Amino acid sequence: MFHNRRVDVPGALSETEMKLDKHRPTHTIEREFGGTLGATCIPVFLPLTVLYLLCVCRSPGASLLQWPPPLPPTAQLWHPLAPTLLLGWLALQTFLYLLPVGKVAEGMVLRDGSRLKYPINGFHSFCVTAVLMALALWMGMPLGYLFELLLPLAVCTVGVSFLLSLYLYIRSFWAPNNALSLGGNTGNPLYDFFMGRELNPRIGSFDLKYFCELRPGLMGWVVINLAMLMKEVELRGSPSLAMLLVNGFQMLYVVDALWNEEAVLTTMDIVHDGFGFMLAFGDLAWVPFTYSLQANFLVVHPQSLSAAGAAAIIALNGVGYYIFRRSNSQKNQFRRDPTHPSVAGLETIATATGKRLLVSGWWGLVRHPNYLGDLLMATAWSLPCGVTHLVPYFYVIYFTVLLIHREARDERQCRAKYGLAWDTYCRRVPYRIIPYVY
Ligand SMILES: NC(=O)C1=CN([C@@H]2O[C@H](COP(=O)(O)OP(=O)(O)OC[C@H]3O[C@@H](n4cnc5c(N)ncnc54)[C@H](OP(=O)(O)O)[C@@H]3O)[C@@H](O)[C@H]2O)C=CC1
Ligand SMILES: CC(C)=CCC[C@@H](C)[C@H]1CC=C2C3=C(CC[C@@]21C)[C@@]1(C)CC[C@H](O)C(C)(C)[C@@H]1CC3
Repeated sequence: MFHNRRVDVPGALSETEMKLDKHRPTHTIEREFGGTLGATCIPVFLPLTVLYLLCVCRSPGASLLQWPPPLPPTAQLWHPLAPTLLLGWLALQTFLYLLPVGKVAEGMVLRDGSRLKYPINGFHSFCVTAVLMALALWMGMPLGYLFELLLPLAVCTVGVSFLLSLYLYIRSFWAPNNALSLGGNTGNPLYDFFMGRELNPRIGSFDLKYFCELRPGLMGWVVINLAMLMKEVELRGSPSLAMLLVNGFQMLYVVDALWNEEAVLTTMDIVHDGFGFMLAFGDLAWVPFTYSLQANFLVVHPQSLSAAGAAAIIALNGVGYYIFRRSNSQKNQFRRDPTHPSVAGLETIATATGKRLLVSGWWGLVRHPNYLGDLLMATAWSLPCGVTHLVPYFYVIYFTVLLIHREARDERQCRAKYGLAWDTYCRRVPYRIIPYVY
């Protein structure tokens, strides 16, 4: 159903270059994320961080500096229901992904000049999942029990991420050179396992990276949040305002991502990064279990929130969302069709690749206006949890580090792609994320 199409696009390789590229060894020299040492330590350290955060967040003190750390007895790490629920969830999302509903979009032009096709039915999948959840709740499914199952579920998800990454690493040796990513092919097995050798691994038309990026983990995050809300209802009779805000804000973020699913095809993860442990674990385990920490925290540490406080937090989330959505849509529209009336009037600079860079509108304010909006939202998601504990702010801290690092990676890639034109852009728009600050 989803086949590639060759198009003539500036920057794509010519027929002869393509033939050469197919056989050229694609060994990467540059290493990111601390090189081999980082790639060896991160797959050990991050899964342990997920389990540690889940334990800290529901411990009475909820302190990140607690010593000894609140480690659970090993029996609490396993429950026979956990693998069944996880596999059932993955099977449901796979089934919904494969349903022939919604439109089919083309991804960015690949090195060989082809474009892959992707189903745009994430929002449909979300709606069907929501109806199924509502039915299950109506029939008396004890969703709040997920609170008890969270640790074993996280353990199983980490296991699945490792297995998936191993499968991706092994199968990449059968992939042609022009299907390999430019970042994860150093020849060092640990580094390549971490970064991902293949750019767009597919089983038939089923795109593994695209599926994982937006579906099981992102929707799983919403389900976990809802389960925390149900647990609160079980414990206290009704959901708190703080819990409703956290659920509402984060659900808006996920629904927005699915509604604008096509835009994900232009992100660094899909266009540039290989599919290895970093993204497999990030998408499947890190996102649902650490992004839901605020709701998890509120179950054990209820917070009272004044109407004025809630209004201020809603306003902050609204401003953040507005900046995030408008700037992402502006760039996406410009990249898809620069002649579209909504972007045609914007000032741009030409680059040697034939692509232009926006220097007015949102992208003339700072070089990453979308990161600014995202960070404002992140703050609004933590504030309902009060200011007495650090653990609900884990997301804000991690996300700031991730975005600063991501900005630096993107900057390097853009300088390599656009050369002098990028330097001109940086002079015209000197601030990266926060106007006049950074
Ligand atoms: N919640 C989460 O955990 C995470 C959320 N995000 C969010 O995902 C979204 C996407 O982020 P990300 O993929 O990092 O990067 P961006 O969407 O910011 O994309 C960067 C790319 O945009 C293009 N670009 C940069 N400047 C310009 C310009 N002036 N004019 C036109 N094109 C330009 C370049 O690609 P090219 O020129 O090749 O088109 C560049 O490589 C963001 O909103 C971010 O906040 C990201 C990571 C994690
Ligand atoms: C610590 C660790 C292993 C990090 C891996 C990073 C990933 C968790 C993130 C990399 C880029 C992401 C994006 C989203 C979620 C987090 C990851 C996978 C995203 C899907 C969230 C929703 C947004 O609207 C988005 C679609 C723009 C976004 C894309 C990038």
